[in-house]
Amino acid sequence: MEYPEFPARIDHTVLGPETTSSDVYQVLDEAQEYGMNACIPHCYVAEAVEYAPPVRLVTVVGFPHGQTATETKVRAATSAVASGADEIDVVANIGRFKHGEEEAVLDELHEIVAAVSEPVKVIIETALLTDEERDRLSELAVEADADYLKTSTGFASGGATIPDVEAMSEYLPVKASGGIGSYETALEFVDAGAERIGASNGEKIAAEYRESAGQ
Ligand SMILES: O=C[C@H](O)COP(=O)(O)O
Repeated sequence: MEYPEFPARIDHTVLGPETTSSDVYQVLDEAQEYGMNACIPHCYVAEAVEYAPPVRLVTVVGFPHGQTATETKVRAATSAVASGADEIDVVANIGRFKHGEEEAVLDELHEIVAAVSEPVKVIIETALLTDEERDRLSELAVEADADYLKTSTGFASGGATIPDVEAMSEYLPVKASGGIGSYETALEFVDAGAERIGASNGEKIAAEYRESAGQ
């Protein structure tokens, strides 16, 4: 299937612990060139707004393990939005979820969603979940009024899979992420139901899309 403006689905990402402002400026340049969004560390959001005002900015909260305290996640989300973030990707507390503390997980997600008016994507780290856990955590994200589900941080043992995206897209719009390295693969995930793609290889994906579209 053809998807016009495919690059607008891509959150071109740089999130490693060694990320510098130069790395962020390069991602912003590439995002602006191809019409992608940029997913960058929280500390660089304000600089990014100054450097590339047109680029839609995504940042992460509780990343990559999801085990910062709830009040810290809430404060980080509100702070990131105040600095200029347009979307928040928050990692759910997977440890609490696996321990059966569903009310705590739900309350935390709901508090974060309620604290900002910008879209919130809940990262559930599918590589760490059974299919049943994936579906139940997706349900909790729906109950928390989240806007999207996101498969992976890119920092776990595995990333997005087609069956995960197909299942998760029954609950909420999905951002597929983690190990997506080509337009061909990104297209497979969009065909499977993903609304968005998160990738460190965003520029490569967007360039391959342009080539395939004869642009
Ligand atoms: O969306 C965020 C992920 O970190 C991207 O994963 P990746 O680095 O495997 O492309």
